[in-house]
Amino acid sequence: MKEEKDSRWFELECVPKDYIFSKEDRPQNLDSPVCDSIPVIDLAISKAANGHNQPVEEILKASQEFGFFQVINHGIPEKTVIDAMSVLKEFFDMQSKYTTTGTVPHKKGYIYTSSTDFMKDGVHLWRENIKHPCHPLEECVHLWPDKPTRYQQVIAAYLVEIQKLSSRILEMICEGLGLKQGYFKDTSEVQLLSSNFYPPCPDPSLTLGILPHHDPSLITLLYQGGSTGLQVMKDGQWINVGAIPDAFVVNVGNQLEIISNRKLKSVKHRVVTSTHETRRSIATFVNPSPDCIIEPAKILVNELEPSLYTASLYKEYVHRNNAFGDYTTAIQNALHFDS
Ligand SMILES: O=C(O)CCC(=O)C(=O)O
Ligand SMILES: [Fe+2]
Repeated sequence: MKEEKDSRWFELECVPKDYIFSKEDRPQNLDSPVCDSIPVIDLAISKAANGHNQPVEEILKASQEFGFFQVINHGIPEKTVIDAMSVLKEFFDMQSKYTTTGTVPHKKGYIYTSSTDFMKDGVHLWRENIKHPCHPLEECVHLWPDKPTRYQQVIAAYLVEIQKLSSRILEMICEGLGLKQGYFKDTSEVQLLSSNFYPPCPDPSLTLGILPHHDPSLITLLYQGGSTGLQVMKDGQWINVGAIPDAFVVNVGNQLEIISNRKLKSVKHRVVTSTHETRRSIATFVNPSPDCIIEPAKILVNELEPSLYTASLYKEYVHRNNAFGDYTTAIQNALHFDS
């Protein structure tokens, strides 16, 4: 049968066989409402009566209990975020329409993967993704997509704001853990952007948008534009992360779990699909530079609480754990492909 030229891979009435996960890996209980108890923290709240910055305690508590929280009144201008979401939407629309899967060359400076490019144990995820390094910004920006034409300018402006917000959050975490100011400066320099497009799916009980995973970052800042689908493991159950249009979702990555000597938790999460909703997200991984030594902070280690991890260079950690999947080496080498 001749394939319709303009139809996209997800415009289907049934889920194709190679998108169907095995019974054990499929999302369970999608129909039963799973409560969202992930804390929502207002960053505009001023000093509490005891002189301690109120959000510091909330951020610490959320990072200990859930490894996840959402922030509102975060100070990032709405327009910066809306522009970034819309330019990424245009980017994904262009890919779906005009490229054939599997033939997109790995451009210098970014990796686009359509749903058919990625396979885990023979099964595709219900998503498309673009990833690119963002540090140093001036050196990376020209290697990002140049279509849409405003992509580079809009995403650079977004990342400048994300950098400020992540520094602010890390300073609060620093204070909360009792570390000296600026402790995370060296471990939070390298940003990696990863944006996802999850189209509606005819049967979400069979598919996944992202497999359960931990983030290999220090922290991750995620904008999900008020859409649902992100789930976090809590006490052996998947719970939904609520849809709050103007919030950023923040999660503790593996490196912060190590530095905090597991006082803060890097928690497993995944994305499920929906029959009616399109999910778009922008994750920014805030990462150490490759030669940073990652180990528990000295002041958090004592006789009662011995070090739970041995020191390791971040790049060694990344290689050992194949932290960015098939693209681990490329991402570590800042995506300098020869072709
Ligand atoms: O798209 C999402 O919301 C999830 C992204 C995520 O977990 C990741 O990129 O590590
Ligand atoms: Fe993640």
